[in-house]
Amino acid sequence: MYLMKDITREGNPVLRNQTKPVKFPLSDEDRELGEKMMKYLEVSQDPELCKKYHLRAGVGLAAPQVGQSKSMAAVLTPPEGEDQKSPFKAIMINPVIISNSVQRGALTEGEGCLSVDRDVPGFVPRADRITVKYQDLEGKEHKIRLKHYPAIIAQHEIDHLHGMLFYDHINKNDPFSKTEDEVFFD
Ligand SMILES: O=C(O)C[C@@H](Cc1ccccc1)[C@H](O)SCc1ccccc1
Ligand code: NI
Repeated sequence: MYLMKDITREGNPVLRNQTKPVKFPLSDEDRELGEKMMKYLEVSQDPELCKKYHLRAGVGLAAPQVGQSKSMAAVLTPPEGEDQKSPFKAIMINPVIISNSVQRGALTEGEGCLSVDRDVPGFVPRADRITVKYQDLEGKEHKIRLKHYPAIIAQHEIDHLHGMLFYDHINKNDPFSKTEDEVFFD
């Protein structure tokens, strides 16, 4: 099971590399990688286990964050909140965003990252709705539409697969700048 010591932190070049596509049929190593990343999210969202293993709660984890420069990420939206309607749980292999809404969105409290041990204040403008294509552990193709919070998480994780970190998107001159067509939500 991954612990915080296994999470790569900013400064480690693996976080800035473009990841390589994952081949199918999955090797045992790649299957285990996906399962372990999802396991981290599940354990980190259980208050007892999170404390017991000294984890930082996470709703997403990308392979570069555990030192693997492979195109794979796990997403697990927390059960509470308005996501109740559309909880999203997926190990996304070779994910590609195939369409973005013009409408932009951002979390009012900004974003954080398990690989960034500091607060970086500012809005992280992203597409409010996206269509993502990815393969699951069996290699089956999925094409899903995400909006609001799950869309933010998926974009944050897919960014990791392209060597991007959330603060790359923050406006340097005015971190909290709002343009008229953006929606902000908690
Ligand atoms: O570092 C990661 O990729 C995991 C991030 C993903 C994320 C952060 C902010 C906004 C969208 C996605 C962690 O989930 S940061 C910790 C966290 C935990 C619960 C809710 C929000 C953020
Ligand atoms: Ni991150």
